[in-house]
Amino acid sequence: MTSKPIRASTRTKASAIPAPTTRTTRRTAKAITSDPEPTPVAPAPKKSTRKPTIVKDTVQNASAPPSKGKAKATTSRKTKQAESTEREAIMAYLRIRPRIGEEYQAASPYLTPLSDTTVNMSNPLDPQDSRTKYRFSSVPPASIYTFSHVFPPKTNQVDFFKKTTLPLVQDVLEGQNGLLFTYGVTNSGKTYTVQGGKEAGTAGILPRSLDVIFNSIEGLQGDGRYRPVRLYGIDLAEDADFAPPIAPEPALAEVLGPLESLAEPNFDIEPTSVKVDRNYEYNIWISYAEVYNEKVYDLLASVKDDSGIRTDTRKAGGAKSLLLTRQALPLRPSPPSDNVDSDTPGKYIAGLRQFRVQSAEDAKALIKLGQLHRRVFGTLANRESSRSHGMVCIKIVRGHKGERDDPTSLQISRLTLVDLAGSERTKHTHTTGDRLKEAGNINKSLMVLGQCLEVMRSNQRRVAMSLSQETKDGRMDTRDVKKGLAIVPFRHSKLTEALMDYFVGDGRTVIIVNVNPYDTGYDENSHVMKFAALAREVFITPAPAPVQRVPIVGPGKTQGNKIKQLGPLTLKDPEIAPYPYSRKVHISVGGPQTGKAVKQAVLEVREEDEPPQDEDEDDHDEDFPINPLVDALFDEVENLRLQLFEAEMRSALVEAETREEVMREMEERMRKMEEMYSRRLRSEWEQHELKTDAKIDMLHQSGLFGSPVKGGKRPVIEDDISEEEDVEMSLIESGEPDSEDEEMLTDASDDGFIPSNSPLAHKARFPPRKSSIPPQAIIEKRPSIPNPLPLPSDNEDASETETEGEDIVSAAPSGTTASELANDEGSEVTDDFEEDGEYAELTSEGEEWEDPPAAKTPKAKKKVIVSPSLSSSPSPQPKRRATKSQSKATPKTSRVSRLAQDMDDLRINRDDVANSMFVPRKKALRRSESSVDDDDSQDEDGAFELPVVKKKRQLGKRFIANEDEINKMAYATEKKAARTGEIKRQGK
Ligand SMILES: Nc1ncnc2c1ncn2[C@@H]1O[C@H](COP(=O)(O)OP(=O)(O)OP(=O)(O)O)[C@@H](O)[C@H]1O
Repeated sequence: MTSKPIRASTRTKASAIPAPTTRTTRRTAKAITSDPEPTPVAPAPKKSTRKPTIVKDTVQNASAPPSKGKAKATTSRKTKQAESTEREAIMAYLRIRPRIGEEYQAASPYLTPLSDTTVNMSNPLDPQDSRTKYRFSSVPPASIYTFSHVFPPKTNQVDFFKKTTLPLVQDVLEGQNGLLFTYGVTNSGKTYTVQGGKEAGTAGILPRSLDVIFNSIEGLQGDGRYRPVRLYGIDLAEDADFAPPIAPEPALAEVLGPLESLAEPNFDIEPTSVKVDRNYEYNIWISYAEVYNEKVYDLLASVKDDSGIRTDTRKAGGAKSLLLTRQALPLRPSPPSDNVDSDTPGKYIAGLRQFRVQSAEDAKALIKLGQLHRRVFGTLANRESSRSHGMVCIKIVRGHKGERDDPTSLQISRLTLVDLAGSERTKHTHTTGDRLKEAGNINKSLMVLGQCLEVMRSNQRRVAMSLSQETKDGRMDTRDVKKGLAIVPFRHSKLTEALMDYFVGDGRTVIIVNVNPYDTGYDENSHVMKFAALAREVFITPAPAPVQRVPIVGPGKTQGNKIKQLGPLTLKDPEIAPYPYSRKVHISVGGPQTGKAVKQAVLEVREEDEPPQDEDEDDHDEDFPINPLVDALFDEVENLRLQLFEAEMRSALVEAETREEVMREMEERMRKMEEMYSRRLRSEWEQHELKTDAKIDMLHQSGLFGSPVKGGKRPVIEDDISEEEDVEMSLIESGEPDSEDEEMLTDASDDGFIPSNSPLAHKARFPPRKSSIPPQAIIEKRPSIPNPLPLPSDNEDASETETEGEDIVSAAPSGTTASELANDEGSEVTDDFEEDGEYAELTSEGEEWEDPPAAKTPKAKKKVIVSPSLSSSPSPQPKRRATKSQSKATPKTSRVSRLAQDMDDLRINRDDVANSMFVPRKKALRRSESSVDDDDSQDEDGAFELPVVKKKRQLGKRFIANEDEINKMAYATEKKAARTGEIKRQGK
């Protein structure tokens, strides 16, 4: 065990901490005003055996009285520290990426900035839109999110840097720690934000930060005698710390040379500088690590090939093959001896190399090398996307000029910039194998990060609530509350484990949320926004970086605290790394597209596990003991959670695919149903046609139509029968036939019908029929027209045919009353005509039709205009021309009999009928009227126009035959009847 440092020594050094600047205080005050929670007032924390990591940021407060156990000497420092370390919310900035090039041309962005701090996110609801393909139903259609600031797409890199990162740079130069990380889905602009683009003026926040730091400390750089180690430790520098690997190993360069150029021109140099305390000397150290597949690697370690370049003869074209090995680095708890005044249970990456840089150019070159290594090891196989979390840490070691030789006066502050891997889900990328594992680990670390924030928030709320309650009750003991706080699961991901000290109050934290509002993953971006919203509700208590005060006893050693450097990172020790993870990356550059010769290489990457901890190595995690069982359970929970997550993703994918399949099947079935209905209706229509033909035939056969005229010449034939206007026998929908209806009829017969109950009925070109309405007949009486020609009657023929026809309503044979006919036909005689004195309705049951009540509307009735000449025949029957008032005066009981009487009056002489013409109703009426007005009703031959006989058949609400067809039928029937009559006559 390491001996504990003497705490009393802290008193004198505390004065070295700079007072917080006005700017910092202002920002803190602002953050406090926006804090919805009451500020907790609590005593200083006491060390517990297993300390919840939330303790510090929840209970530390300016008004907290010092605990009994603390040395009195620390009071002044604590108080001073507390003054500047009030709680403040994590800052969350939103950066909206602009649309680049031709991508998503048709799409509109789903993010609309409403103000400087709010943004509206609305779900693109168009189901045809590919962006909604994987939309989760749980995602709200529209939400408003609030950020510390919203940066619209046109924000340039300079403005963005100044508003988000420059304050952190100033903090770090003043001795405070800062963390900034970019969060977002793939292709949302994270790397662009951190590192920048290739054009001039597009340098990201990282190179700009380096510029500002070096601009600010110009002339104030120290000699770099001491180097930072671990989180807060100091050690004597070694020569190697000044000789960073500035280029890849020759072997690697040969393979990667064409791919990466480290000598890219440095377009942008940020001219800004901030004010620093000029009594200090500053030394800048840089490290670059990545978390890949839940392991931490050093990106600045020398990458050495184990076998040299060799030509792999198995590969076509003799591709070069290179085996690279690297070893994962462990995370170790920061020893309390490094930082006696801090309770922060932070962890450091053991073995991570740090290099001292003396200019911004050197620093940028180092970063570029790290980026190259990052690509080599993590992302070459997937050039499109960063698959690891990159962490650049800039450490500033500053010491007072007057205490150059006293390492205990040194203060270390850190600025860590993290470029997180894309948070896309595996279901989007359909990844498998290594990629699936990679994606799973990325998601795991991001999920744990979210969980940590969530737990911190709920812990803070609990503490705040209980404190406000206890303040009311007059008690000030939060021990019970603290015991009940949930443990923040930092240790369940390497990412959160490496950054945990920031979240528990070791510096300010800034989250930059990058969103591409044209991206296909609306739901993903929605999760990202929720993450940011959650982060804004977490409060941290940033503390100034502590001052190093442990005496150094020699290089690599401090008093009682051995610093152990790991061996070379390429070390292959089967005992240490029995199961190295290995993968191959095929690199191919050049080709016809680039106009360069094709170069191929196979890069084999071997990743070895972390070295086990030495037995004699101190475990400084005593403040944060690990119960193996609890830890195993945590891991198990995490594993299960990950599995659940993956399963959910898979099931979401399957669901989306199944939905698509079902949709396709449904569409196919609908199409078939449509065809079937169409066929069925067509055949129904044909059957009705046949039946109608048969009825007309029957009429003719019975002699009611087209029978030979007794005594020779037919009395009236108005025009040629083929003239369309003169003959109409059509099927109508509502008793008001017009040309439109006829057109529809033609269309319908051409295209087939779509039934009303078909789901595609709305696609029909005409409205579907509402119900099956049986044919109904209306006998409409027209004004009588005096017919000078006596029409002979043939009662014998009529009585012969009386029982033959089924639907003979318009032409009741003489001698048969209408009521009899109605009875014969199973018909029902209504007295509707009494209402207006114009109509007598005879509703007959159709052969195949049920008679629904709704069908009894006058509109749906078949009207047959009976020749008025019949009523004006020389028959002694009284003329049927009742007025409304007269009709109403008639007792109801006599209506039926009167109707029967009327029918007798209207009895159709079959010769009359045979000589009748079918003419359009309106035209006939016009002619009839004109014939009444003047005596021109006689045609050239001296024949009078016959009154109109108009029969209209109805099938539901549709036409099922066109006028031509009816004409043809009528014509054929008449011809046939005429022939039959002649034959009969000849027979006689
Ligand atoms: N604000 C911006 N202005 C112009 N171009 C941008 C902007 N943000 C991003 N881009 C461009 O968008 C593309 C994707 O950006 P970038 O590589 O930074 O995404 P990413 O989120 O880091 O992706 P990944 O997680 O896969 O690494 C790049 O071509 C980048 O240059």
